[in-house]
Amino acid sequence: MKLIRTTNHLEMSKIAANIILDRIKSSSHITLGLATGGTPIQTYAHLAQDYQENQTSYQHVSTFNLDEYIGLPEEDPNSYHYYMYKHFFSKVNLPQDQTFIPNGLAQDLEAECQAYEEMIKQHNGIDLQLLGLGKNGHIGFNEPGTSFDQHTHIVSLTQSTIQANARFFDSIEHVPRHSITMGIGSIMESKEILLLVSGKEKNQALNKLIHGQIDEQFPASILNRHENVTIIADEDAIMDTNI
Ligand SMILES: O=P(O)(O)OC[C@H]1O[C@](O)(CO)[C@@H](O)[C@@H]1O
Repeated sequence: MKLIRTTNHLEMSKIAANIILDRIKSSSHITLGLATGGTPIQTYAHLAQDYQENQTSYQHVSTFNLDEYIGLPEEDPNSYHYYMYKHFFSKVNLPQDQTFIPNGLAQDLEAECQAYEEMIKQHNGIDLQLLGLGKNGHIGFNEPGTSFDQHTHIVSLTQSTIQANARFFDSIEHVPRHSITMGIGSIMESKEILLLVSGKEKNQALNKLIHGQIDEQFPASILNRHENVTIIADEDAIMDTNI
């Protein structure tokens, strides 16, 4: 894994956005895997700013989001549909029918998972996958203990993730308990992975990712087996680690 050290969150975000822009500009068609959470918000803001200044076209881009909560309608401000529209989709010329996010309100959630995975295959897989890192090592919503072979599936969120994400909701009781997520298997099939790690609370997770064993109890550890991963980490995340 390649590590890019940055002095702060803003620099991390600019570098990530520039890598994404480089891949978009150098492809005739590209499929991006997208993440939500607090970490990539500024990355999307830079992409939005670039669009305003340079009109970089997204007509040839398709996107697949990692995950969505089960039970939240698209218009709920905490749904990842809402998040993506707010931070990114409404800011660039990405055709709506080229954006894919799991439907957490599907009648048949198992069928939804299979259809999502099939759609990724029809797009020849993900070219560039953007990831954040959970404090417990989760990637997407793949919690500790998830099989490395899993593809898109339904998960019960751990208490640690529910607590971490409660900051976005009115109260912890409102955080959904389940989600649909691309699996570790789906993520590992991406051709290139960009992992963003920011903030002191990610110290231990980053240290474990770089120095720990590959272990299903720490989902992100599997990234050590992928041949094209770049970690972009800010100084707060690196501080107090042995990196
Ligand atoms: O960027 P954050 O908010 O720290 O979250 C880290 C990861 O956790 C998730 O929000 C899921 O809980 C992912 O979407 C994200 O990549």
